[in-house]
Amino acid sequence: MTRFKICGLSTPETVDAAVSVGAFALGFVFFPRSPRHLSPEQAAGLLVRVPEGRRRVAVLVDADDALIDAVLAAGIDTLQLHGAETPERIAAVATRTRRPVWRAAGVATQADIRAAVAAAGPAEWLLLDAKAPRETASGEATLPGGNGLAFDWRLLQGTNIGRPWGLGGGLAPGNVAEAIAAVQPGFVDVSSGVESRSGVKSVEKIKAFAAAVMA
Ligand SMILES: O=C(O)c1ccccc1N[C@@H]1O[C@H](COP(=O)(O)O)[C@@H](O)[C@H]1O
Repeated sequence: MTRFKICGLSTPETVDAAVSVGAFALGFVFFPRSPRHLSPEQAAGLLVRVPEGRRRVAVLVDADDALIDAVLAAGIDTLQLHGAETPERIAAVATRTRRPVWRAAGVATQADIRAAVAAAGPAEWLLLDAKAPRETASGEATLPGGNGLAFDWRLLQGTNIGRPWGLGGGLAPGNVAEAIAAVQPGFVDVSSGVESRSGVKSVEKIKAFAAAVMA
C-alpha cells in the first residue's frame, strides 16, 4: 500500500484520526503566514499523541537554526524544508541535527522536476508539490505549499526520479487513487484536501482520504 502523510494538523482529534487511519507521517506547520501555523509549544501538546513508528514532521520555510532546535525540542523527528533552501543548507541541517530531512519542491514543468532532483542534496525524501502561484487575485503572497493545487502528474510519467520521492499538491479523497495509479509515488501528502475550510482539518475527510489510498 502507498504510504500517506496527513499535513497541517492542529487539534488532538485530527491527530488521533491521522494515527488511527494509519498515516505513516503526520505534519505540523511552523510558518506564521499559514492558517495551519503552530508554535513549538502548541505542537508539543499534539506530538505526545503520536505513537512510536510514525514520523512527526515539521514543515519549515527557510527556518533558522533556533526554530529548528525549538521544533526538535517539542518532539519533531523529521524536518520538511519547504522554502528556498539550497543543497548546502539542506546538508548543513541534516549534519547539524542528525535528523532525516525531506526536501519539498514546487513543480510546474519537467525542468522543475530535474532541478528539484539535482538540488535535493542528502534529503531522505524528495516531495514534489505544485509550484505556488506568485500571489493571489487580491495581491497577497501565496504560501509555498498547502494551496490545494495539483500539478500535471503526466510530467512524471516516464521520468526516472532516481531517489525516493513523494507526491503532494491538490490531493484529496476524490483524486488520490488516480494519482497513485498514474505515477506510483513512494508516498502521498495531503493538507487542504482533508479540510472543511482553510486550516481546519476534518476527521471525516481524513478517513475518506485513507480509504481512497487503501483502495
Ligand atoms: O500547509 C501549509 O500551510 C504549508 C505552508 C507552507 C509550506 C508548505 C505547506 N504545506 C505543504 O504543502 C503540501 C501540499 O498541500 P495541499 O495538499 O495542496 O494543500 C502539504 O502536504 C504540505 O506538506
